[in-house]
Amino acid sequence: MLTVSDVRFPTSLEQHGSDAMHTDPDYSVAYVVIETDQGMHGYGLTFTVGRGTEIVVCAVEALSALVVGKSLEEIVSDFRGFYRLLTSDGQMRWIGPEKGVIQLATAAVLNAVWDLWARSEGKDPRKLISCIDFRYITDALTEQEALDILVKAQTGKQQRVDQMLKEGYPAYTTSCAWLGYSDQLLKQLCTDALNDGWTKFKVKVGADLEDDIRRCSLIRQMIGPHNTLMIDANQRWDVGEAITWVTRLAEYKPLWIEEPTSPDDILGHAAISKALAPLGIGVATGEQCHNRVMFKQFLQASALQFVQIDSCRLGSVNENLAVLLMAHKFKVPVCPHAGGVGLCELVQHLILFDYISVSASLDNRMCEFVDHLHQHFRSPVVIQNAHYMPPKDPGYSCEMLESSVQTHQYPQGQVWKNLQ
Ligand SMILES: C[C@H](O)[C@@H](O)CC(=O)C(=O)O
Ligand SMILES: [Mg+2]
Repeated sequence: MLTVSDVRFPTSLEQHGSDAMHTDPDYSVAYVVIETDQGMHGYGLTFTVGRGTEIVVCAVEALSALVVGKSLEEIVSDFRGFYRLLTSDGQMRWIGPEKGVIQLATAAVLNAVWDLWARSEGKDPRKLISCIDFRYITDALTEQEALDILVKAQTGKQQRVDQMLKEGYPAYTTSCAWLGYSDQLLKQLCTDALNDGWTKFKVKVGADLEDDIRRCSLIRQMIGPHNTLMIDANQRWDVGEAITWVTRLAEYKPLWIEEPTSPDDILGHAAISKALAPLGIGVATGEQCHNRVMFKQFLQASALQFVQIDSCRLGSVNENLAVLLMAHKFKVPVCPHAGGVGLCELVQHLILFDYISVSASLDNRMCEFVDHLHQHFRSPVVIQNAHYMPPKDPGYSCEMLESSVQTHQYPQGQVWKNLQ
């Protein structure tokens, strides 16, 4: 059985999550629960920002016919085939393929399958490789190359596991500087974050240059010259505009400009990367990069210097594995997008896997953290001294509290009724 719910949180009331393009996000999810005949449960979700979640729910319902009636064994014994079944259905692929609403729905369903599977057994390199659909990427990464990467990374694996259990994976925070926050709130949150041990900060930019100059100057003064600053424009600019605007912000020494322009403009990102390289500013993108084929081209075109995988935008673990392996081959660090609802919970698994089993490196790598809505999860992320501590409970960590799902269901949950 598969059920899907439209669950929304009214974050726009306090401007949490706001940026230059998404000025009033209500952080939301299409939340999927799969129940097997044996009574086991798998939980999955995909992140949205409010209106339109009902369309993703509808897409999940359309895909559910391809899942219901199959056993977990049947699915995972040919996971690549199952991935293709979902992404290449002869009729539904027309409304993608492998992009947009249907890919978000695929992620929600497959995240639930991975959650179910993760609770039951360990996975060796060959088995993991057999989950990846290499169609459209073999010109950049072959199946054999992918396997070689995983086999090579077996060396030193236990030390990295021990290191992660002790220290955790380095994180940065986006919580201090959403675009709709006042300077006073920004200062307060930044002071708190510094006291809590944060050293890496992301600031939203892109709506008004004078505001950006003031906010970046403020935050750079507060964090000092040695802490790390990143800026995020959420696709606001044209290519030339991005170069001019970011050049004006260069004195605040951002490590990267994130999503400077349309997420589909690979050559535009390449031009921005080239122009900003002499200033020591890289280009980061990926939270709206809809599939492995796009990432392949970004990498081939040297159009990004930081790969931002997203646990719900790509086709779940299957497609994220493909991107982690390609990024490793192209020697580009992965710094995942997180935050939203449940993205931190999900992506911590992927980035720990990247360090332990793929890249074996922490150079220029960190995972985003946003301090909202974790209280709605059964196994929320644990952050210690600005590091993600490895999750201890089995599964993919996105089971929500039943009470949270009930009260936040849209539009009938109590939270929404109270707001009418
Ligand atoms: C609308 C979201 O909050 C977006 O601004 C998140 C984002 O760009 C990020 O976390 O990075
Ligand atoms: Mg972003």
